[in-house]
Amino acid sequence: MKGNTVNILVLGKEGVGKTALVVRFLTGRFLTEYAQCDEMAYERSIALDDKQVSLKVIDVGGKNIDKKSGSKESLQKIDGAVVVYSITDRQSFDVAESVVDWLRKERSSCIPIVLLGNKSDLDHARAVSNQKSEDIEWRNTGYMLSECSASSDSEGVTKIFHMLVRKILEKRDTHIKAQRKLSLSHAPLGSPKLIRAHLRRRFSVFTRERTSTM
Ligand SMILES: Nc1nc2c(ncn2[C@@H]2O[C@H](COP(=O)(O)OP(=O)(O)OP(=O)(O)O)[C@@H](O)[C@H]2O)c(=O)[nH]1
Repeated sequence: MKGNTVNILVLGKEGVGKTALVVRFLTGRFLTEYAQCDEMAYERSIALDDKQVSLKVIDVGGKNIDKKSGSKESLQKIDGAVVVYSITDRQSFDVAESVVDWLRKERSSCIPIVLLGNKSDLDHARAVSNQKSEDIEWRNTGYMLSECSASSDSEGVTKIFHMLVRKILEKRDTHIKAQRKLSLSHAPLGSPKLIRAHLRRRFSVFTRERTSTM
C-alpha cells in the first residue's frame, strides 16, 4: 500500500519555470539559474494537515516535452501532475494544453492535474489571459487552473502544491474505501471477513447506545 507517499510530475515547455517552482516549494528559495537536466527527482517529507507525507517531485526538462519519452516510464507511477506554462508565452500555454490531453490519454485513471501559469509577476508582459478564478477549485474532470509566481509568491506556490497533495490523498482515500466495500460485498456469506465486519458494526451501535444513556 502506498500510504502517504505521493509522486508528482512537473511538466511544461522549456524555460517556463518548472525548476524554479519546485525549488521554491521545497526550499522556499528562488534561484535564477539552474543546470539544465533531462529529468530531476526531488524527495522530501512534508507535514500537511497533521499528516506526514513523503513527496517525490519529478521535474521533466522542457527539452523532453515533445518526445515525452523521459516521462513515459514515470507516468504510470505518478499520482498527480503540475503542467506549467508562462503567462508571458502564449505558445507555452498551447504546449501545456496538449500535455494535459496527453496525460489524460496515457493514464487510464484520472489523476489530478494543475494547469499552472507561472511568472504572474510579469503581468505587464502577459500573453495569456488570466486563468485564475478567485476561488480556486477543482473542476469536474479533476483539474484545476491557477497562476503564481515562483519568483515573488512563495506562499501561493506552496498553496498550489498543497492543494494537489490534498486532492491526491482524498482520491486515494475514496478509492480505498470503495475497494473495501467491494471486497466485502464479494465475501461469501458466513466468511470470517463478513462476520468480522458485521460484529464491528454491531459493536459500534452497542457502544453508541451505552454512551447515549450515560
Ligand atoms: N520573472 C520570473 N522569472 C521566472 C519565474 N520562474 C522562473 N523564472 C525564470 O525563468 C527562467 C527559466 O526558469 P527554469 O526554472 O529554469 O525553467 P524550466 O521550465 O525548469 O526550464 P527547463 O529546465 O529548460 O525546461 C529562469 O531564468 C528563471 O529565473 C517567475 O515566477 N518570474
